[in-house]
Amino acid sequence: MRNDQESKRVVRVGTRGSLLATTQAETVRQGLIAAGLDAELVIVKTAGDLSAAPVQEIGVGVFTAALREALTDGKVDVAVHSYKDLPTAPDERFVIAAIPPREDPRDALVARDGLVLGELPTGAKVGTSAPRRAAQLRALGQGLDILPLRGNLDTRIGKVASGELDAVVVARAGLSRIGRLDVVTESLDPVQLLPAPAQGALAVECRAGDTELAEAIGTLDDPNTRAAVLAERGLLAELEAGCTAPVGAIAEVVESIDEDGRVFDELSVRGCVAAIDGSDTIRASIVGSTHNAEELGRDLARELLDLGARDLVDVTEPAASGGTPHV
Ligand SMILES: NCc1[nH]cc(CCC(=O)O)c1CC(=O)O
Repeated sequence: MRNDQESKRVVRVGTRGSLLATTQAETVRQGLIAAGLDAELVIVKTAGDLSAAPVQEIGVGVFTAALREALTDGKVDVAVHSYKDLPTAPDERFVIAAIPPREDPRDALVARDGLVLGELPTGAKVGTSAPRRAAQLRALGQGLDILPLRGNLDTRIGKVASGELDAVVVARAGLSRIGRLDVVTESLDPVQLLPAPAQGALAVECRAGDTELAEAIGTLDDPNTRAAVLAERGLLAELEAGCTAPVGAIAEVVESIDEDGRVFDELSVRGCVAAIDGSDTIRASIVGSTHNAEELGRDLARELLDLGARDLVDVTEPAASGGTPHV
């Protein structure tokens, strides 16, 4: 694509090819255009798109590594990731120049006959591949039969329509972005099912040296989302060092009132670590300043470790490219 003004740079926005990914990337492209830039989408195939194996087997970063490679190679200028798919280890080659306002981070139940979670009978077949979801669903003690599930969102919800499964659990944000909230029979309360750290949020990345572009992308940043995501990811990073069991987390900016009646913002964080067989779930929460979000998340993680998270054993196989994906 060429612009009439020869000098105007066309920013290439890299994305995976799924409907979910391109829809997400398109919102970023529109945001960049609103910020006065010219931008086009570039589809990048990732290992996660080429393989139908469980994410635990193909490893952390399957959805994001190829996008990051395209960024380093100069094939794209911006990479739009689902934040929760990014490995927690910082990568100095890139900056997350914007974390746009997040979607509702909750998990969603898509069940036959309009059923909600509590109405699913013993032995109901529920599809999900995320160890985090499986562990928390088992912990409910309803006797649900948790079965593996992969593929794009359409494929997954199709298994309920076809009668193969009684229900599936997926990220509500994903359904929202592809315009399929109509199939949701219940948005699951975090008290029952804590979402993945950073679920529903995007990471808009560019090369670390691309300062001008980073500044332009920065106009898409939402400080409250950034604070929440940094806390959730701080919690995850700290837990990864000390335990291998699945992790759920949600952080929210809440209004508080000080002694003089002044209203101020605080960050409320809830987290859990769950045994994959559903035998135990450790939960804790913390409230603190929005200005030190990552450290607040790490504090909560240390509390979870002290409460016994260290001893919860994850029975899933270690991933090929390192670590258990907490998605
Ligand atoms: N694990 C894959 C993945 N990565 C991001 C989303 C959905 C969108 C989001 O959470 O931001 C999904 C699908 C899902 O978990 O159901």
